[in-house]
Amino acid sequence: MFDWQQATSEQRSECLSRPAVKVGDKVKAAVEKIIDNVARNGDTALLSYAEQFDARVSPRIRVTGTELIESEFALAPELKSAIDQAYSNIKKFHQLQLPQSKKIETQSGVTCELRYQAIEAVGLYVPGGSAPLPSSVLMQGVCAQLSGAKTIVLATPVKGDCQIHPAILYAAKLCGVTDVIECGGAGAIAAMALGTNSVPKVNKIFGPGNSFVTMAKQLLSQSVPGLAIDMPAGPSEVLVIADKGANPEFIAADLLSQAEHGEDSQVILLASDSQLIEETEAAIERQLSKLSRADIARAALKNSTLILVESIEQAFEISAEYGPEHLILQIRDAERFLPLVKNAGSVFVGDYTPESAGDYASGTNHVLPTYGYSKTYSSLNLMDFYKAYTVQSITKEGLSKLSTAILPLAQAEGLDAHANAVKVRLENNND
Ligand SMILES: NC(=O)c1ccc[n+]([C@@H]2O[C@H](COP(=O)([O-])OP(=O)(O)OC[C@H]3O[C@@H](n4cnc5c(N)ncnc54)[C@H](O)[C@@H]3O)[C@@H](O)[C@H]2O)c1
Ligand SMILES: N[C@H](CO)Cc1c[nH]c[nH+]1
Ligand SMILES: [Zn+2]
Repeated sequence: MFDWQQATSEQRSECLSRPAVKVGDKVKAAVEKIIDNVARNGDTALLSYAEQFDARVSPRIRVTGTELIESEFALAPELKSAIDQAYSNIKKFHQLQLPQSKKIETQSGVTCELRYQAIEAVGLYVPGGSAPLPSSVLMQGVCAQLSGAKTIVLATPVKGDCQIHPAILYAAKLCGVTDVIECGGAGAIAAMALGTNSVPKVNKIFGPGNSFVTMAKQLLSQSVPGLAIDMPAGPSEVLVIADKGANPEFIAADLLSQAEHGEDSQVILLASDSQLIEETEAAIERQLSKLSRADIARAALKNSTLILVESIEQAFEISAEYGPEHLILQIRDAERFLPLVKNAGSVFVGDYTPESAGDYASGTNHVLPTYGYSKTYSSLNLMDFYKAYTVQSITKEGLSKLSTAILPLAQAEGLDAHANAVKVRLENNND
């Protein structure tokens, strides 16, 4: 147990530091090499990384259309209907976000409009290093489909001699994915950013991934003209704020649900009651022993801390400073505390709202900013698949009235040609 009140400021920042950030420079050097190789050798580089990092026995790049169509028949009926149920809820929530153009006459004869255009070609990354994640296909695929993107490329790694999981393919088919690429990591991101013989070049790359994937997205968005990315969505994080009345079994289960993602996941508890922390520690041990991914979760717990705070209000201040990907509030009358949430990718309110609900099926998106980027980035939403642009139209009378603002401003800026573009029109008597 870490006692916040007793700790020095160095101890406080060390206990909230993220493991993935500490190895940043090494990852950057490795990713730069991979990007360079894909830029020079395209598909050949991709295939060699599939062998090197994913131990692919006979690597290939593209999945065939027939495999996509037939995926449904390779799925157990309960898994197929689970995907259908999740797809329906995610679609309902994201349909709500469909953008609507807005138009206003700012002054007589001057009309301004905000319109939205879908991004034409999008690349969706679905992590697969340690587990296939069909839920991540739905989270991104539903948005791409609703936006009407023409090209939807999905890249995911496959390990060893396994087949790509039919649940990934079925989810991709539901979402209208146009190209499925069976490669992962920084190589796959570079392929979608730059294009290769087998991988279409896209305008924007989405999706979570490990440190290599996240670094590749960041580096490529800085070097490839016109390429955008959604956000830095790296190793999973959860922060739970709990009061005396919380159930330690629920807290332990929520912490372990994210610890099992990867060794670099980070899970944090801020609780105002020391007995609750002790009971949670015991519950973690009990639950860990029954988990199939106990080793991964145990490693992640080494980066994680159970923190005793003075008050729930202090917990919210610490949480805002950390900026978690997920914030779970196991507090009595938890809604009341929502105004104290300053930075969080997604918030789960009350004892019966586990993060797993949002990870899979409630409807919200699970692609979320990590590394503290919830201070500035949003949860993935439909708007990320559009760009907004403005349109204006002005009548001659409108321009005349507007000239009292344009002309003095152009003069003050010393830009005569700007002023002239107004004057020639107002002086024109030919219509
Ligand atoms: N933030 C979110 O919204 C969100 C959602 C789902 C998952 N996640 C996170 O995504 C991550 C998924 O990671 P993963 O590893 O399971 O899958 P991944 O698909 O992101 O990474 C696997 C790939 O990493 C590359 N790689 C592995 N070792 C490498 C090395 N030494 N050098 C260069 N490249 C290497 C390989 O190309 C491999 O295919 C987890 O950390 C999980 O917590 C985040
Ligand atoms: N918790 C992950 C985001 O950090 C998303 C996920 C996918 N599958 C299960 N969980
Ligand atoms: Zn999860």
